[in-house]
Amino acid sequence: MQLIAENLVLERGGRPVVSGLSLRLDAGSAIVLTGANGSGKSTLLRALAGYLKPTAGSVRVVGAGEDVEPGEVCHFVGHLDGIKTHLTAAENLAFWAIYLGGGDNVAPRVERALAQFSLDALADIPAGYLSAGQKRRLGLARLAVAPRSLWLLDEPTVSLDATSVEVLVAAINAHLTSGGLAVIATHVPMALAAAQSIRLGRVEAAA
Ligand SMILES: Nc1ncnc2c1ncn2[C@@H]1O[C@H](COP(=O)(O)OP(=O)(O)OP(=O)(O)O)[C@@H](O)[C@H]1O
Repeated sequence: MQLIAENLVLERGGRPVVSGLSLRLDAGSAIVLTGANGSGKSTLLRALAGYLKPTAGSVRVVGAGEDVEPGEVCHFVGHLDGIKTHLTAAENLAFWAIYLGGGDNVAPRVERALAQFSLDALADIPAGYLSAGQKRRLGLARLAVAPRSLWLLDEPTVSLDATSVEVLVAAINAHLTSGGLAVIATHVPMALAAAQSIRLGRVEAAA
């Protein structure tokens, strides 16, 4: 599968944020997005997921089947982690497992994700009681409950301790090794196996 964006122009609140950006991502590789606060990293990720309509240009996936949209093959893990605070960690993962990957073998998928992100001991605690880093791990654990080719991760290391960053990097590298794709916005260096880098800059509005 490939992710291809061509001549993207993205606006927020009527102002240009990304102007004329093109990228191509092949199976087994990643793009790391860097740039100052407000340079458009989250905006670009949202456009790649299909959550934000480009003012101009296009985003498409190739090789995933006819008429498949990026949103159908991606995991998007952003700042708003989508955690339901009244559900336990395990119940949150069970919801994502079904919503993102269908209803087969939900319990083992949830168990595997809990184990991978060291959440086993927290499985039955309402997610609202989890610490910031534990919530972030729970948000990231959705990557493990349903196989999806394209991971779009917005500052995924925020609130994580060093061990958890290592777990995340290992998960991303394993995903790439198995032919997955990832686009990751980050302010900190990550030891990724196969990554190109795109630095976003400020776009000046036309006078
Ligand atoms: N809904 C919105 N309405 C108006 N402006 C917005 C909206 N969302 C984002 N912006 C603006 O778009 C610009 C890009 O924001 P974006 O969140 O993509 O930046 P970023 O590079 O991800 O920043 P950070 O590193 O701080 O997370 C910012 O100037 C921001 O204020």
